[in-house]
Amino acid sequence: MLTVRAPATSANLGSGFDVFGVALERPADVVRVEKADRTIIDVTGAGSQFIPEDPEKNTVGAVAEALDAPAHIQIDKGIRPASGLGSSAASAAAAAVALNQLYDRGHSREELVPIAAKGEAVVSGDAHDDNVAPSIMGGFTIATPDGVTKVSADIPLVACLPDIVVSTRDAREVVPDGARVSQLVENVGNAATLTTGMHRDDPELVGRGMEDTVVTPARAKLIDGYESVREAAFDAGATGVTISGAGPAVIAACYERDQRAIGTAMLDAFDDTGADATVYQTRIGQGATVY
Ligand SMILES: Nc1ncnc2c1ncn2[C@@H]1O[C@H](COP(=O)(O)OP(=O)(O)OP(=O)(O)O)[C@@H](O)[C@H]1O
Ligand SMILES: N[C@@H](CCO)C(=O)O
Repeated sequence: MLTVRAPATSANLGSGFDVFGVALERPADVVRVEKADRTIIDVTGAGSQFIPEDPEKNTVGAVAEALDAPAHIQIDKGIRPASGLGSSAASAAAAAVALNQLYDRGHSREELVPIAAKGEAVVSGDAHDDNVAPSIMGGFTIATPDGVTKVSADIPLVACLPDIVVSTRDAREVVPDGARVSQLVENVGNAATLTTGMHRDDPELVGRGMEDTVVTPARAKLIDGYESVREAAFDAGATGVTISGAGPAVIAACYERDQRAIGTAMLDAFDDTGADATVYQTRIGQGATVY
C-alpha cells in the first residue's frame, strides 16, 4: 500500500486563465493504492456522496488507464468537489504520483502532468493542466503546451468556499469566445506583473496581477455575492482577489498579518447573501507528497 497526499490548488489567478496555478498548503486529498487485476475505486470524505466510483467517471480511473496501472484506489477527500479548489485534479495528481511509483513507471513529475490531466478531461471535457501541474509539482506553475515552468513562491492566501456548487463544465460554457486587443494588452501586463511578484515573494505585485476583465466577469454571475465578497476582502487588506479556478471559491492574496481579518470579512459577506462558507487561511505550498 502506497499513500500520497496531493494539495488543493487555485488555477487561473485572474490573468492566467488555463495557464497559472498555485498549490495550497491546505486542504488536500489523500490517495492510497495497491496493485490489483482491475481498477476498483473507493471514495470517502468531503462530498464523497457526489463522486462516482466508476473508473470511467472518476478522474483517477483515467490516470490508472493511462499508466496501464490497475489498482485498488482509496480516495479520502479533503477537498469538496465542484469547489474551484482543484478537487478533481488533486485526486488525479495523487493517483498519478502513487501509481507511477507503485508500478515503477519512471516518469518525472513534469511528465506526470499531462497524464493526470487526462482525469480532468473526464470531468470537464477539457484536459487543462493548470490544476494538476501545481498539485503534482508544488509552488506557482505556468502550464503551457510546451511544458510546465515552476516558481517556488511564498505568498499568503485566503480561500473562501461558499456552500454552493459550480461545476467546471458549466463555468467553461460562459467563457467568452473572444476578447478585445485592449483586454489582451491588459492581461499580458497583469500576467507579467503577477509572475514577477511570484519571483519576488511580493503580495502587492501578485495581487495587482490578479486583475482580469475577460473570463472573471462572465463567471462572477454564477457566484451569488461575488462582488461584495471581493470588496470586503479588499477593505480588509487583500492585495488581490479573484475567482479560484472555475469557482465558487474566491481567493485573495495578502500579507500574513491581514489573513484573519480577510477571512472573517469574506465569511460575513457570503453570510449576507445567505450562504454558509468555509475559510482556508493558507499559502503557496508544496506538491504531492509520498508517505
Ligand atoms: N476524484 C474526484 N474528486 C473530485 N471530483 C471528482 C472526482 N472524480 C470525478 N469527479 C467529479 O468531478 C466534478 C468536480 O470537478 P470540477 O472540476 O467541477 O470541480 P473542482 O475540481 O473542485 O474545480 P476546479 O477545477 O474549478 O478547481 C464532480 O462532478 C465530481 O463528481
Ligand atoms: N482553468 C480551469 C480551471 C478549473 O478546472 C478553468 O478555469 O476552467
